[in-house]
Amino acid sequence: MTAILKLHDVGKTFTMHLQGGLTIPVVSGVSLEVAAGECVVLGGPSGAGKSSILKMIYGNYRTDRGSIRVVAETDETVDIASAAPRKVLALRRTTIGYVSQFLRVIPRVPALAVVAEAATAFGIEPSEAERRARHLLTTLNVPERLWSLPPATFSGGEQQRVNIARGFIADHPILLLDEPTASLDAKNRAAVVDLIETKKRNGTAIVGIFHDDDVRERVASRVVDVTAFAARAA
Ligand SMILES: Nc1ncnc2c1ncn2[C@@H]1O[C@H](COP(=O)(O)OP(=O)(O)OP(=O)(O)O)[C@@H](O)[C@H]1O
Repeated sequence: MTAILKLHDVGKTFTMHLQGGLTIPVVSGVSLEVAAGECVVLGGPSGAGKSSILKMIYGNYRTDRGSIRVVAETDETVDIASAAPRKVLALRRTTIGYVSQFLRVIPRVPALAVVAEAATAFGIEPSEAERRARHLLTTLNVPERLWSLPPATFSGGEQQRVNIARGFIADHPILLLDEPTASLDAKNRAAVVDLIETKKRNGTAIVGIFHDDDVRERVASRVVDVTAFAARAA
């Protein structure tokens, strides 16, 4: 299988400008490949650098060294580590989806529209986007009485399920999952596992962080231990 995401010799050090330029080396020499239909799970203890790697792939954190090559929808290969911000934004629209741990709540927008908007932004017709949003909210057990309300007052778990529906509604070839099941009960964790399995069957390349051992075992094609890439202070 051809990799659609390829990290080569990636390194990251944070520089704390307000702390006299203190440097915090996080990872170095990160090399990994993810093919269509694979779910690569990043493992390792808290602080090892798992989220930082995901954020570099999404272009949220600047990469200090190495390359992060993505085969875009147009079949061109883009190196996120060196791409212009405009290019990174285009890739997020067409190629890379991201589910963070928390929903960024938009005031006054109802849950159904919050979810459907992620599909229309991807280019899906509004009627199909609404159909998918209804289906996902049902699958994730978000009660229909909540769909017309803005998620600001929802419980943590309800907000997270709206967030997951938003992240899974489009058909990005690459999906990044940062602890999507952290605040969910067993029934909803199982629903998310099913959604991940469907994405894998449809050929999505997934990189995820899961603290729940059971979820990790069920979805992982491979686990990559991030401690192998621990960076040392210079
Ligand atoms: N924006 C930032 N500025 C400074 N340091 C940061 C920043 N983001 C992360 N770090 C540091 O980088 C290290 C790795 O953090 P990261 O969140 O990537 O770890 P993690 O393996 O995902 O941890 P956890 O499992 O607890 O979420 C930590 O020491 C953290 O303090």
